[in-house]
Amino acid sequence: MLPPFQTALPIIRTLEDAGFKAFFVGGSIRDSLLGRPVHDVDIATSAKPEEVKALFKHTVDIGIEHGTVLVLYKGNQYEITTFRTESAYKDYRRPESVEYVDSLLEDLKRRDFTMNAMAMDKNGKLIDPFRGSEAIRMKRIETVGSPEERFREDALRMMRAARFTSQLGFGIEPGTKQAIKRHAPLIRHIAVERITQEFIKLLEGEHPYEALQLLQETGLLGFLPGLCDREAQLFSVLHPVLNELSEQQLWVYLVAAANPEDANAFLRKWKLPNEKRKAIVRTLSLFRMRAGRKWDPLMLYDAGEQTALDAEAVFCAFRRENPAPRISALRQAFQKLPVKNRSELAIDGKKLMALFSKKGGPWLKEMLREIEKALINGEIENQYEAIRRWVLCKYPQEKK
Ligand SMILES: Nc1ccn([C@@H]2O[C@H](COP(=O)(O)OP(=O)(O)OP(=O)(O)O)[C@@H](O)[C@H]2O)c(=O)n1
Ligand SMILES: [Mg+2]
Repeated sequence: MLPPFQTALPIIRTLEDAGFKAFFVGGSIRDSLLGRPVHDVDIATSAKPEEVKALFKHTVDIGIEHGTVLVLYKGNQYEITTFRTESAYKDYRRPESVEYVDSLLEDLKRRDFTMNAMAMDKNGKLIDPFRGSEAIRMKRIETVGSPEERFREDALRMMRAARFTSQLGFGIEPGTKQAIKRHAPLIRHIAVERITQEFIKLLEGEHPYEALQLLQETGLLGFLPGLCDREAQLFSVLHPVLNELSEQQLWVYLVAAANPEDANAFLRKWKLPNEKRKAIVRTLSLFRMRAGRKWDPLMLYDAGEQTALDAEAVFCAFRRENPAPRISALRQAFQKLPVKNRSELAIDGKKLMALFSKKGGPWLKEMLREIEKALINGEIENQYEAIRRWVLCKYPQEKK
């Protein structure tokens, strides 16, 4: 048994000693079989939330209406969820309240995919009634029982299927894929924040191209925020080089591919944090500039290294080119710049004001910009004296 489970064993024991059943469940079992790092170790139990709370000193009600209590134990957090079914589901999303059951099997039955419907007891014995471990061996995403039922219970599971495709590099079982095709419109019932959360995980995964292709083929892509009428355009540009892009670069790529009238409005529909949205829009505008012409030193300087590299990676993706050679060339070009940003200038606003005995104002901004340009173009060296002589010569009229 892996250390994260061992650390949590006393919780299982406490529940069992009180006469309840308790098992490790969910993603941690899947990830341990896959040899992937195990994060949250979740526990399922026959104890009701109130009974769980009575047994542990430090608990937090994080989802008591779904039967989940968070237990804080030895510096870790564990979600402990009462065995439940999903029979009360309506509106294609997780219900307000749930129906508790007494058996682990009933609980596993209502879970999304067979690889996520396994449990492990305190002795490390795997309980795998739906052959999740075989699905893992076959690298296959398949629902537990009827895919229709599973997706009607919670339409977000369709996005989860795509997210796991990207994270795990698994294929999707044909019946499950067909069901996503039929049920894709149900995703509209799901809160955007939850969709975005899955989508970000998808973009961060190792196989975003395969996952985006799945979204495209099933039509789910067309129901995602802002993409309703643009799906067809995206189709023509998806390519395996997308697997080389970072999450941030993929956002830029997607916005460029969807080509909405207003990139900000498009990204707002996804409810992305403002900072993230701004960074994407900035890189997008660089990408568009780059699509029109080659990098020149000033453009590179103005972009900053990371934004330039991001824009270049997206540029390569649109050309269906491996980005590595262009990226390394661009890195070198950036290293060759005599200054990398304004803070490296051998002169600053204060010194210029002293030199010209003038208060700050638009003139200062313009002058700094001209100095930057002259430095980047190699007209002057980045030394105070050289710059001083240059500005005095260029702006004699500014001197009082
Ligand atoms: N829409 C959902 C969400 C979750 N689950 C079940 O609840 C478990 C825990 O959910 P969650 O932590 O959200 O996902 P994980 O599968 O654990 O993936 P991750 O590694 O990202 O946490 C899942 O394994 C699955 O059994 C489900 O059936 N349907
Ligand atoms: Mg989890």
